[in-house]
Parts: sequence; C-alpha cells; structure tokens
Amino acid sequence: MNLPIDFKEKMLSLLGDEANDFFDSYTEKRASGLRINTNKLDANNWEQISPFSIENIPFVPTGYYFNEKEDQPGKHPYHSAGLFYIQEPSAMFVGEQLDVKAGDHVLDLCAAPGGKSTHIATRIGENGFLMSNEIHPKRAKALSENIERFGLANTVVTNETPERLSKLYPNYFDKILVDAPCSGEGMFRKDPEAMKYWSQQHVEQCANKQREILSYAYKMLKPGGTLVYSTCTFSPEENEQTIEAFVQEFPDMDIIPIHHSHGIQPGKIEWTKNQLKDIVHTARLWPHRLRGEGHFVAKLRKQSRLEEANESIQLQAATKLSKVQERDWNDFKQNNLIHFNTDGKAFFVFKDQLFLLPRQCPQLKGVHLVRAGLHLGVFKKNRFEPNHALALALSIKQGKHVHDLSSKNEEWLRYLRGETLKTTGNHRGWVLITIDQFPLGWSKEANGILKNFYPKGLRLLS
Ligand SMILES: C[S@@+](CC[C@H](N)C(=O)[O-])C[C@H]1O[C@@H](n2cnc3c(N)ncnc32)[C@H](O)[C@@H]1O
Repeated sequence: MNLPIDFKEKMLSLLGDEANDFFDSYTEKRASGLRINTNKLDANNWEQISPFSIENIPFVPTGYYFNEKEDQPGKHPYHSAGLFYIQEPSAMFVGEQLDVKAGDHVLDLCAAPGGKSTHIATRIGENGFLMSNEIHPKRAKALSENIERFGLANTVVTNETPERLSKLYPNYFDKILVDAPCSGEGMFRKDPEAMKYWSQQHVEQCANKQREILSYAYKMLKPGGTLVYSTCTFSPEENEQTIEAFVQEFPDMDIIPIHHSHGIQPGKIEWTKNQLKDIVHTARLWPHRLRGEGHFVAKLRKQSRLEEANESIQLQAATKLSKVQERDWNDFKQNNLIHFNTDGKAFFVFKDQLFLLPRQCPQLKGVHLVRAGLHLGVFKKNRFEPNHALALALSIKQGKHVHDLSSKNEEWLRYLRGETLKTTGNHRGWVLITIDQFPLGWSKEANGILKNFYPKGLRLLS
C-alpha cells in the first residue's frame, strides 16, 4: 500500500522504533467484525445460531470477528432482521466506554451511519432516550435505516448542526458521544481512496472542527455527565491535543481513566503541547497492537455544580389522535399485536404517519426530525397500515399472525426480493414474517397468498 509520503515521515518521527510494525500492519489482512443486537439475543444464543465462523473480540463482550473471505454476513437474512451490525472491531470499543445505563438520556452528536448509536441504544432500555444526530442529510437517512433495522423504539434521529442543538438542550444530556469527523488515517486499509485526501493541512482543519464540535457538546452536557470523544485517526493534533485544548478551555472537564487491556495503549503525554499528565487515561487502539483498524478514545466528566441540570426542557407533548385515527390504530393493534405496550409513551403524528415517541422524550420543537421514535405506520382511508419499523421492533410473541421462514430454506430470499409467498393458512389480513423466529417484515394474507410488504428500497435485486 502506497501511504502518503508526508504521512509516513510523520508517523516515523512519532513512533520511532515502532513505526515499522505500524507500517507492516497496512500489508496485513483487515479484521472484520460484527456486534450483536442484545435487544434481540444474547451472546449465548448468538454463538449457538451463528451461521458464520466467528471469534470473540476480547475488548468487546458482544463483538465477534468474522472471516470476510468465508462469510458475507451483510447478505444473510439475520442482518435484515437486525440481529447484528457490521462494525470495525476497534470502533466497537467506543460504545463500551460511554458506560450508559438504563434510563440515561444520551446524545450521539455525529452518529451516521449508526455503529455507535445502535450499540448505545440497546444499553439504555425502554426508559432511556437516545438522540442520534447527523449533520449531513443523506447520511442521516442511512443512519435512520440502521436505527430501524435494529428495531429501536427509544431513539429519535435528527439532522441538525451541533450549534443549533446546543441552543435547544443546554445542560441536558447524561451522556454525550462525539465520534468526530477526522482525517481518517485508520481508514486507509479499508478505503485506500481516503489516502488521496490526506494532508497535514487537512489534519489541522479537522482538529479545528473537532474543537468547535466539542465546545457545543460541552454546553449540552449535564453537570456530572460523561462525554466520550473518539476518532479513527492517529494524528496527535486530532487526539491528545484536541483533548488538551478542550480541558484547558473547560477546566471543569476531568479526564476519566479508561482501562487499558488486550493491547490497548494509553494516550501519549509527549504528544500534548504542555505535557498534560492525565492524557495517559485516554486510549489508543493501534492496528499493529491488536486486531482492529485503530481508534483514539477519551472519556471525560463534567464536574457537578450547585447549579442543577436543566429542568426547564419540557417533555414533547403527545399528538392527540382524532376519533377515526384512534379507532383505526386500535383495530390494527387488537387484530395483529399481543402485549404491545404504549403506556407512558406519547403518539406523534406527522402528516398521516404515526410514531410512538420514546418515554421521557424532550421537547422536539424546532429540531429537524428524521425519525420521531418508533414509526408505527400510516393512516389510510379507514384503516391503518403498519410500517416496516414496527415489525422489527416486535418479538415473535407479539405477532398474532406469524409466518416463520427458515434460514435453511431459500424462501426467505424470495421474501427479501419482494415476491409473494404461499401459505396453507386461511387468515385474511396482516401477517408478521419471521426468520428462525426473528421478525423480518410484514405481509398481507388473502386466499393462501402472502402479499409482500417488504420495503421496496430494501429489496434484494438478485
Ligand atoms: C466518524 S463519523 C461517525 C461514525 C458514527 N459515529 C458511527 O459509529 O457509525 C463522523 C460523522 O460526523 C459528521 N460530521 C461532519 N462534519 C460535522 C460537523 N461539523 N458537526 C457534526 N458532525 C459532523 C459526518 O457526516 C460523519 O457522519
């Protein structure tokens, strides 16, 4: 691999004796990983049913290496059913560090395509709230699709600038992740095109942008709250020095120790401008020291103050359904769902689309929304049609009428291609299609035929 010359020289001067091992890692095979969706299954279940040859990732309990030459997990129906997310192994370490717990209010500020959001959202439970934000509209759409695929009901997807959000949610979030845009030096092996954009000037531009984003994140973090900052690049300017500048600007931010094991290294004091000692608490994942492309991770806490967290942000008010809407939704629910609990959650109607907001969802007025929680479906004339997102958020036990496909039988391929299926049943109406008991989408049965409602944009072409 022809690394940019200036990059090579810079890494040589930074790494000294270690530089050759670092350069050699670019000639080795890249490690591929997947992380399971713990809302759908646990590690034991997964290890029993995994159709791929997998190996545990030592620094992520729910992460596995797979062999790209042998398996293509992205083409398996378990992927379409949201059982796992294909994610670069060292990137998985980031989600682990935010220490989210059930009920937390979390902001993922730079979230697309959703690797870390899908990780965090499965940890905060039914009562937690995740705002998954992406500044670029196209990337926000891809993010929203991954949130849907994972069946997440506690997440709102937004398309905003950090600056605008900081005005709306001061001192609000318990946890914030800034997985910052960066010069991507850890992406060279996966995407050699990324090397074309590398220059020292670009590194410095990224560092400036990161500092700006962090200052907005600071405004939104509750006193006592935790912030995790990460990049997939190696330059000290975007890592140690960005954190150094951040704690200098905001002295009430303390760097919290990250546990270094399995080849994970501390951040380097000598790479800061003023020998910041606490930088050793940050983490560096190097491609020549573990099986992953590389990351930098820092964890910080905002000191508690007498001034309490912002209590003035109200909860998002529910949209009151019209009599007809209420009737159509309730008819659908009664005829098709079992134990689908909406207690304590608010409906949100946008045009004719019905969403179920996460519990404790803050006021969303003025925010550009891409997904207002769980998309339940659409009101049509005198009936309610369920959305694909609802199917993926259910368990098989919640479907009244179910048609289970087997991953051993290629009927699933026909379903994902959008073809009709046959059934011996005599039901008329909505049927939840599952794959080995995991929901995959909707179909509508009439006269022994299952009409396909798998979304057109997701269908397999061959
Ligand atoms: C490293 S990627 C995020 C990856 C994501 N967290 C994941 O795990 O899938 C950084 C993201 O920051 C977004 N971004 C770029 N400029 C930004 C800005 N000025 N403010 C906030 N986000 C920005 C990019 O569009 C990109 O999606």
